[in-house]
Amino acid sequence: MKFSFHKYQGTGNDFVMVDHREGGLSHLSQEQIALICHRRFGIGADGFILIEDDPNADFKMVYYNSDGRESTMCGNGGRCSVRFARYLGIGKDEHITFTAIDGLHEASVADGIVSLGMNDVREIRDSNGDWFLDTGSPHHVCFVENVEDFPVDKEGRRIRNEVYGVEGSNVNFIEWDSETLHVRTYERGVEGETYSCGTGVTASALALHHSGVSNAQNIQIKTPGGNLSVSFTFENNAYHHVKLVGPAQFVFAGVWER
Ligand SMILES: N[C@H](CCC[C@H](N)C(=O)O)C(=O)O
Repeated sequence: MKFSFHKYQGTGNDFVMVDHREGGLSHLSQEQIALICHRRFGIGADGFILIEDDPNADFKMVYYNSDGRESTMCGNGGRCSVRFARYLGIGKDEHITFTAIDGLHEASVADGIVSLGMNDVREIRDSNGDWFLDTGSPHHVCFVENVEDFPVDKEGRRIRNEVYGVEGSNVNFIEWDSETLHVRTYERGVEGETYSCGTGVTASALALHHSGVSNAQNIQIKTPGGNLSVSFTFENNAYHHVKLVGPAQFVFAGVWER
């Protein structure tokens, strides 16, 4: 198997991306994708993304976690896909659309910063005293103190398995300092902490508002991989016009041959 790939990262959440408009890789097995994402024996990434043609949008994004399984919406992967699609000459900087597993997304890009429209969120429920919501992927959100010193891997894995079982959930640990929301995320399907998680910081920002800790509707977010912002409007007891905004950058290109 031989194909060209481009590596992108969005606030440290990194992806192997392939222009799959001509097809040819639909037969990839879970083991093959996991090997491509392996940090030592492969290219190394949190996820693998295929860019395909779509009759209803500028392109389609197919997302796989680094465990090799196709998964739900990836916010940072969506932001990186927009940068890669523009490199390929797809869409326009001021407006580009793609379909993902959770439906149609609109985006724009300026100076390397991608603004990505996320789906409405109509339900945030209590989960073991924390919050649970789906922003295109399932997210558990837990307020903690001193998030920088928090045992994210250990506690994230425990909650992911004990509360959510085989299906699992991503688990976010957050701390609000009255100006910035600090977020660290244990990611399902990576089965470890990633430098940032787009659907995770989106879930964290909405949970911050839902909890009443802050009534801001444009939240500045700090993750180990960099800074993002999430804005939204809260109307009729639901979150609308949800936007995930942050940098997404090309890292390197290469050829995979096995
Ligand atoms: N690991 C997530 C999908 C990727 C989410 C994350 N990389 C993002 O930026 O949203 C899941 O299986 O639910």
